[in-house]
Amino acid sequence: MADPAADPSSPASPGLPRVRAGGRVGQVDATLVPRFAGPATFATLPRIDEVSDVDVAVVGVPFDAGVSYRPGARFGPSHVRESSRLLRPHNPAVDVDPFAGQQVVDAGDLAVNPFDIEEAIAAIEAGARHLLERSERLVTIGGDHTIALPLLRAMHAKHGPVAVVHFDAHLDTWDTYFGAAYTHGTPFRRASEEGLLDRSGCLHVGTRGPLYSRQDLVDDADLGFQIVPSVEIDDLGARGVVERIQARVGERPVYVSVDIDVLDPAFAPGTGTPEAGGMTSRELLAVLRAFGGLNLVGADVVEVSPAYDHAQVTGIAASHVTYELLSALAPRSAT
Ligand SMILES: N=C(N)NCCCC(=O)O
Ligand SMILES: [Zn+2]
Ligand SMILES: [Zn+2]
Repeated sequence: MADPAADPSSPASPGLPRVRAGGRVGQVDATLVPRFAGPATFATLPRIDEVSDVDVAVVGVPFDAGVSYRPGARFGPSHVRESSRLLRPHNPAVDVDPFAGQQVVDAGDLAVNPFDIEEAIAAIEAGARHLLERSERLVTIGGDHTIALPLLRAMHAKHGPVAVVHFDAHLDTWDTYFGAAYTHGTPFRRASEEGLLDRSGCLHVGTRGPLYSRQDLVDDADLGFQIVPSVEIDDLGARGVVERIQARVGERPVYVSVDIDVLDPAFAPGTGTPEAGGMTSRELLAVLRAFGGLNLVGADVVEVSPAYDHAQVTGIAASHVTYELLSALAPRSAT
């Protein structure tokens, strides 16, 4: 099938020159079109309807009805996209061109009900399953952490139980809030109860801050999680954290969930439930750069709340996290 993005006269591609490498349609060429012009897709990549074959779809889920404190993560997808305009085609840290060895596209946003959490969860699962029919891999930009549950349901439908590497200040294995079972503090408890997780392969990285009680940790371990708490990261360093992750997940299919509040509020102020004492963005990016060696099946980056952001600090961190995840998904040989 002819590639509509290859035809500058196509209405789907009104003459924008794009980087083309490895047979893939890449970013709008920022040497020819100012990067502050052009489409507001992630990294100015083509939309899903502009290409015929897709390997990885970046999709937004603008949903924040599950939050327990500051709202606003519904604006996360557009903010992260807007903060991703400066990303360039080559990632020297891992020597990968993430948009050349695989066709990466922006699949837009899933339009889900902002008033009915259970209906939204069902729609997110259906939307993810639908996209997975076209795209082997999904990288989702949230949205609050509630969305990880339907995304894990879709992953499970395709891959069976997955190992979860969960970067977060919070456990998110709590039970209910105000009697509500589906919130941003509960997705991994629900996922574990539903059998979506490989309980022998999950871990949290970067957790910190006060809990409700000591029992939270007992429950969390029973649900299948090991923990690399934030306080251990100074001693372990990025390399030690990676070793802990590799030892836990092995060859299993791995889903990576990055709550941007894993970063210290100094590096990610724009989030709903900030906790002092978190990772630096340099540490998080360094850990993610080892993920090319894992069997990654999908990922999300959640909890960016732009109203609390300043100078796109959080948006830029989230866009670089997404870029490293896309680099980790890229086939190494094609670079
Ligand atoms: N998933 C995030 N970001 N936060 C969960 C916090 C749950 C609580 O209010 O205890
Ligand atoms: Zn969190
Ligand atoms: Zn979370």
